[in-house]
Amino acid sequence: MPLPWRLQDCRHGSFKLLSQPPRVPLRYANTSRSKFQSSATVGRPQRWQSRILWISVPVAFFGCVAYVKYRNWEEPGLNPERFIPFTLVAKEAVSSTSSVFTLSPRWATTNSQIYDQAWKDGIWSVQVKQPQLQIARSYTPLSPILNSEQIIDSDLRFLIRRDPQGEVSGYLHKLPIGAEIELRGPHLEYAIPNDVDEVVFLAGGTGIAPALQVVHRLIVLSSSPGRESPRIRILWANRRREDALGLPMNNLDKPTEDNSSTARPSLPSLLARELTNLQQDHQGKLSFQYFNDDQKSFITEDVLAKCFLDSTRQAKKCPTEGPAGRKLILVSGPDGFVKHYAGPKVWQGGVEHSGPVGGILKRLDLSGWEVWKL
Ligand SMILES: Cc1cc2nc3c(=O)[nH]c(=O)nc-3n(C[C@H](O)[C@H](O)[C@H](O)COP(=O)(O)OP(=O)(O)OC[C@H]3O[C@@H](n4cnc5c(N)ncnc54)[C@H](O)[C@@H]3O)c2cc1C
Repeated sequence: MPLPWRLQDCRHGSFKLLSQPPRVPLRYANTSRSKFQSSATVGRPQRWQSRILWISVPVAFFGCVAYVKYRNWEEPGLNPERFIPFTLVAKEAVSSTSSVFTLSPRWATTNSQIYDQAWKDGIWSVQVKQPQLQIARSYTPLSPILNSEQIIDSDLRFLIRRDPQGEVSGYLHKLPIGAEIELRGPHLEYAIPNDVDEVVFLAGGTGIAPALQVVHRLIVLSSSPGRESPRIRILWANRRREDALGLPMNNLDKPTEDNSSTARPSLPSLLARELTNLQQDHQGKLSFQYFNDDQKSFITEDVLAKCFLDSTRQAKKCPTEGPAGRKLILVSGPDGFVKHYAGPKVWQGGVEHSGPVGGILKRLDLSGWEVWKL
């Protein structure tokens, strides 16, 4: 049946309605209609279906390959150049001002190779971003807990002190579990040499974290094959006794008016138990001494002189086999702490350097010892 009207192309690109279809001889019209009907209704759908199938299979395959590649590209591990998202999975208060933060990478990337290299290289840190202010601060990963099922090797732990006015530490302490925290690193702060015989580490407050990295690198991972583990003495000073994570004090411990139950955590923190275990596992190689301002116990010049005298006696009593290795004094803590014991760090070309030895260490006879300020 003929259509009542049809569209026909006009010269100026518009269309006009026609009341009659254009005249086509019936013979051709019938022939073309019958051809069109047969291919459109019977043959063409089948051909198109098989074509779609043949096209969609390889497209889906290459799409999957591209997706996997894209995911790998999008999920790099910890990176010194750009910030990578982690999730805050645990936060344990270890004193009224400090907590141990456990961060897990948000992407399922394994960072173990990056961490392994950083642990082998020496003392390292990462930067944490405060996204609202777009500023970053450095924090020192705590050494991994060995043989622990709680800690996954891709997690990082930090001991972070909340500075009352601090922009980043204050921000971090307010974050809830599950929050995103962006990290950039690792950044090598000090390359630990392989030929170390002895380390004296003066740590102030959270400066204990790099001290534990030294223990991990030189004793737990061992310095170098065939070389005896070095002796490490850590002298750890805190403002308050409670900052020492509930650890049992050494012979410098003295009773004070501030020995209230609130000033002393009732249970030692996980970190405190780790320190105790480390000391027990490496007796004779590793020792800790704790000092607290609020108990009037300080790392005095006399304490240091005695420490170095003990070291000389010990070295004479049990000399290490083979060529003598290095003797290191590492100082880490707030600027005032570092300055008091070893003199101030210096800025050169926009970078902070250890600088010449000053402070108490300069007054002691320390020939044969290298001093590094962190
Ligand atoms: C290599 C490295 C590793 C570190 N590792 C750790 C670690 O493991 N754990 C840890 O807790 N810390 C660590 N720190 C310290 C840490 O990076 C931060 O410096 C610390 O957390 C304070 O940062 P913040 O942003 O909270 O404080 P900021 O906002 O930087 O403030 C610091 C202090 O300066 C004062 N201040 C700020 N601006 C001014 C101003 N304009 N005038 C006067 N005073 C001002 C504030 O009141 C505050 O008391 C490390 C530092 C370095 C360099």
